[in-house]
Amino acid sequence: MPHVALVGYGRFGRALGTLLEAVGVEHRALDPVADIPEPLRAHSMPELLEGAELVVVSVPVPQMRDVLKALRPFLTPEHLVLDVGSVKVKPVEALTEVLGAQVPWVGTHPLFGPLSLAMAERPMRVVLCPNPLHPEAAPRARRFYEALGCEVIEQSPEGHDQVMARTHALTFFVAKGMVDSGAAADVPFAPASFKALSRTIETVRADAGHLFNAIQQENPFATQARGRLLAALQAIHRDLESAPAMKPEQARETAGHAVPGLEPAAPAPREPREHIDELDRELVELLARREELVRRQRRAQAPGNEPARTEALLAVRRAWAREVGADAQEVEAVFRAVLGSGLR
Ligand SMILES: O=C(O)C(=O)C[C@]1(C(=O)O)C=C[C@@H](O)C=C1
Repeated sequence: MPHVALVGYGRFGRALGTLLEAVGVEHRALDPVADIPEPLRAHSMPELLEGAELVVVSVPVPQMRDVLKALRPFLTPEHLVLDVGSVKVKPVEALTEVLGAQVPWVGTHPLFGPLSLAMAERPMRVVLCPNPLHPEAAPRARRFYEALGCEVIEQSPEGHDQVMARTHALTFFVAKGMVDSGAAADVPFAPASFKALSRTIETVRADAGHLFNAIQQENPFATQARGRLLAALQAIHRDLESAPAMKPEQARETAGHAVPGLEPAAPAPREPREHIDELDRELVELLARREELVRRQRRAQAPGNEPARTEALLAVRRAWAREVGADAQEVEAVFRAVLGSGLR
């Protein structure tokens, strides 16, 4: 595996460093402000780039052009430069302008971040935008990401940003609207439908602001996507305001009909068997994530008193089982099997 130079050691740079370490890829990092552990720290650009094959630029999107300009004098045609920004049109413009045909580069967007990496969420997907100036760069970047365990999707920068405008930008927009309007603050309970949004709300709250700004301001398609969403929300709001209140007998007649302004798209109810399959699939995915987290824990900490630790762990799981009304002995047996298998 190539030696990797990380330019920028913020939230994403640090998380990528952990991933590189997990697969044994040698790396070094340079960042004027972040705290970098001494063995990984480079003190200058020449030191950072010495022996590096891959240069990963992990800085806020608005700083990309200036950082590339500062790096440019030290780069050679043997390097491969990747950016990891959440948008692609503007970073690719900066890469074209500053590195051009002289230094190989490719725009990439890992669709995961520190939160999902810390939880060992899978799959890890990366969008890669091949460019005609360096046709050999995309296959090299693909090999790098695949060696880290990522699935790679190829897209044009415009295609990427259009999809992100309708997904990433709108999700963050709605979540921030809920935070700023106080809608999501300190609620004592919430329905299942809200839980899907709550993770994004947490990401928006934890964000230093530059991720939100990059997703919204640096994506040329985001303004239009937000405008469309706002217009649709206003139309739904107007319909709801102007619809006459229903009498109980009308409510029965219209049950299953469209709510004003909404498409009737209720999914057909599914058989319990299908739900069981889905749950089992999730269990398998959770076991894979558990295995990965245990591996990380082992690397970080030498094994202590294993039998005592196992008994304490099982006692906690039995208590959890009782809390949710499951059979504590059955649950213990499952965990004994997990702990006794290779999945631990
Ligand atoms: O998982 C995380 O920690 C993230 O920061 C998540 C997240 C996202 O919004 O899903 C944030 C920005 C990246 O471009 C991709 C992933």
